[in-house]
Amino acid sequence: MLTNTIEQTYYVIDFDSTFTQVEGLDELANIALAGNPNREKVVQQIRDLTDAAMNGELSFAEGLRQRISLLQANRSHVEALVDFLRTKVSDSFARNRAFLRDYSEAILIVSSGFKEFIVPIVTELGLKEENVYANTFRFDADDNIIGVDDENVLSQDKGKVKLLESLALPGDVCVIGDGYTDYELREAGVASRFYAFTENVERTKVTSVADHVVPSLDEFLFLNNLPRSQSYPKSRIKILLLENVHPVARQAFEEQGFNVEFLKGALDEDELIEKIKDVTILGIRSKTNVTRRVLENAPRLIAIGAFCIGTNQIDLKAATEKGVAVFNAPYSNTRSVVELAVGEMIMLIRNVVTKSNGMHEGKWDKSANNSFEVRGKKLGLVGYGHIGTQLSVIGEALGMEVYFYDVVDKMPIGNAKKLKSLDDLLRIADVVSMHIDGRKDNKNVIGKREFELMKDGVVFLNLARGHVVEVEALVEALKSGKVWGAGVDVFPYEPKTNNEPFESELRGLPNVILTPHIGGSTEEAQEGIGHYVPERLLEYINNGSTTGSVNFPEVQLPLLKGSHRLLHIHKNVPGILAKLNNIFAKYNVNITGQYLKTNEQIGYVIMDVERSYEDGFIDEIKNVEETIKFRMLY
Ligand SMILES: NC(=O)C1=CN([C@@H]2O[C@H](COP(=O)(O)OP(=O)(O)OC[C@H]3O[C@@H](n4cnc5c(N)ncnc54)[C@H](O)[C@@H]3O)[C@@H](O)[C@H]2O)C=CC1
Ligand SMILES: O=C(O)C(=O)COP(=O)(O)O
Repeated sequence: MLTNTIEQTYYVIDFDSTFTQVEGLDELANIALAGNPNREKVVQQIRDLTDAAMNGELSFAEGLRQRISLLQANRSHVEALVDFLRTKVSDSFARNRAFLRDYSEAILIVSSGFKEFIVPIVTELGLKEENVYANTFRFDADDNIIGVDDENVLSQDKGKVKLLESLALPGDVCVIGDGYTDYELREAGVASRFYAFTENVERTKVTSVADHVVPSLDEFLFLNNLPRSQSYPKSRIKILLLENVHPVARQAFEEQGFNVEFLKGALDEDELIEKIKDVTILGIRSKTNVTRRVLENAPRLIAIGAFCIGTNQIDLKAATEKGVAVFNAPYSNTRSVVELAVGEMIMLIRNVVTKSNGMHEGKWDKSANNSFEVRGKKLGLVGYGHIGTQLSVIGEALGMEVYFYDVVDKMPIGNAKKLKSLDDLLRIADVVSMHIDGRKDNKNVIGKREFELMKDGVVFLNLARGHVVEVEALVEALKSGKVWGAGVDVFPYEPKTNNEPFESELRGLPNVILTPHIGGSTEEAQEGIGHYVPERLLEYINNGSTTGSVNFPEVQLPLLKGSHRLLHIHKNVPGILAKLNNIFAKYNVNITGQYLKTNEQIGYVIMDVERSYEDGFIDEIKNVEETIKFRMLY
């Protein structure tokens, strides 16, 4: 029983779908009815009753009795339920154990669920058994559940209100819950504030009457200035994921409590400007252009994740100037591009595309004319980076002679031969395959002149970027027979979504394989990227590390323990570190770790400091003239 008589705040917390992610009774039915052919039907009936009661549409007491009679559960099922609930504690409750433990005197679990499964769960997280107010089951001699303790007010209508009235808590009471019965405490005047908790379920009928809607316990703790595991609640940090990135990416952010918006398509510049105003992290693939204008309208943006290899769609210079770190997935789809290139090369050189198209029109053309093996042919790779080198290895394994040209001096793999110029490569290759990046200077690297240099009947592949090849010149070369066949995956303009039609002069030409920019679109690659990029972004958000960033100085930082970490991004001009150190000296702040890395445009200083410092210290750091962005983690 509560003995505290000093005026204080009490936190009344609901259990089902608030403390845990699920409804205990629904899950108990699931367990008890395992193997029963009617399980799904009965569990659904129970869920409907729970929902109706939580929405205030059904008398609570009546709903509870109906649910118990449908359950057919016994004591061993309750034990199995407790094991299951241990894995279903709401993420934000699990993260804030310290608050639960340190405020355990003031926290009451008030639930119309059952003590038999609530007490073991909440006491393991530091709460007090005597502060759990809930129903209890009635069991028969064989341990079957046959009912509830009818004397308990919580088994009755308005039970929570009656209970709180009887407790007459000597202080302010605020309620956190997901159900209408939690709101009723506020309505009845036994609580002063009601926080609708939406981490697990969101009921409009409940959120519409709440004083505050809190997507996590972190948000509640933040609003009430209580001790918490997150300096700034992640539910307030908006992450915008575009272009249908793999669902594991969304999950990675949601598990940590971030507020994620997920869109299937890309956005154009104006649409993105509208959306990005309150976005902290942006996730894109190859189709969303992040221009300087977009970045100028993104005051809260700290990082961009390109869920692909290419980053030419992002104005990297502007991003760096604005202190926005950019990450990509430099090799997660390399193999997928290579496999598609190999497949296309074989199909084209073997004349399969023409034959297959003919067959669809009823033409049987069994002949070896113009069908060749790739073995012994010369494969010319333009660009010898991750993709070029992989294709080099596989080309050689197929018995091809591999040649490459790269603007950077690259070590040949296996027997591949490095050529001094693009022209040399174009003159020698039977198959020319483009694997250069999409930087602006690479516009029209292959045009009329370059096609003319190629061998007659060459096979040409572009799975790099649309603008590196002049499409009109390719069309002309295909029509004249200079190019025998082509595989094209990328285009100067690509539809933003699958609903937009594809327009190109390449449509309808024979022996041309057209694919909708799917070089990297395999389940394996997308899932790999979906894990890889969020890991980099989360390391940056949570710890400040910039490993793998394409535009920031790379720093791998130790995990933050017990100190405050100040992250200061500034223009790279001489003397900033000295200015910062002067401020530390002035305020007598003890530095426990300091790291500085610079690139041409910016400096990135990370300072771990002891947690006690005077007001004004942080403001002075932020106000250093050359500051671009400042963040603090603890
Ligand atoms: N079709 C698709 O779905 C995909 C397309 N890509 C494209 O493929 C490109 C290459 O990818 P990675 O090999 O991973 O990149 P990478 O950066 O490892 O390799 C690119 C290579 O091209 C070289 N290079 C750049 N400009 C050149 C030029 N004008 N002439 C000769 N060499 C030049 C670079 O020095 C570098 O060695 C990406 O940038 C991306 O645009 C990547 C993945 C999927
Ligand atoms: O990885 C790249 O650079 C690609 O071109 C693949 O882009 P996507 O993720 O398919 O939009």
